[in-house]
Amino acid sequence: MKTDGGSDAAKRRAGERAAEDVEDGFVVGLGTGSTTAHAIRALGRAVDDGLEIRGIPTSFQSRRLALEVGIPLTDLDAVDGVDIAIDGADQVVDDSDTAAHGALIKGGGAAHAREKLVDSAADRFLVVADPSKLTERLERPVPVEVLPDSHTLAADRVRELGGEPTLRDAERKDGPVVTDNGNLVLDCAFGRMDDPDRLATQLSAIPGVVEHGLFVGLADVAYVGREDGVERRDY
Ligand SMILES: O=C[C@H](O)[C@H](O)[C@H](O)COP(=O)(O)O
Repeated sequence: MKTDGGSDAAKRRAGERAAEDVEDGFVVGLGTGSTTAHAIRALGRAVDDGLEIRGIPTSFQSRRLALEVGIPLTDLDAVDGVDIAIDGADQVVDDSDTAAHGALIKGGGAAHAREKLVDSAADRFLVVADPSKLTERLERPVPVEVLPDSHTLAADRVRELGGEPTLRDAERKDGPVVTDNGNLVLDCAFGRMDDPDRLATQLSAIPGVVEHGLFVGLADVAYVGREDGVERRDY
């Protein structure tokens, strides 16, 4: 369920711009995905140059990359707070006439449960994206992480809410994707979402749902990489 499109140059500009907001002494939430990976690499270079930070990874993948580039790591239990989080998105509402402006769909890489923990703990949550992620209304399927035992029941409840759930299949493994937390993912198509906040509340209320990929009212800033620069949105 990864999004494609969006040039790597645009992703790199967004990621590197967000990394510039990280200051000495910061605890930094390290999101997951191809756009955030550019921010993590930029932070690794800054650490090489003397920047002192501690990172909190949001997935196996971001932890591995952070270790590779030399960012010292910690976890949520070991810090008083998170100064800043940098994370990507699969869709970003870009319409200041709607209350959903800045709402996100995340979880294309099935990392949204830990991402929501870390991103919501941060004083500032910076979204990094390329223009292909911007949309007037969210409409991609919403990733919903569920306990394995609950996936049939949870799928029924999603249908009652008007969604069409699909158990996410693994690639190069028979059977479903298993998240870093040992759970399964239902990709739930609701079509165009005019009220993602309401849907977020309804999905959270389903027994067995660990976390869903609707991030409403969490982002503070989006850096959108273009071919020739970076646009900033403040929410
Ligand atoms: O689970 C994955 C995350 O939510 C990613 O941040 C999201 O899928 C965006 O990834 P990318 O920057 O690779 O498009």
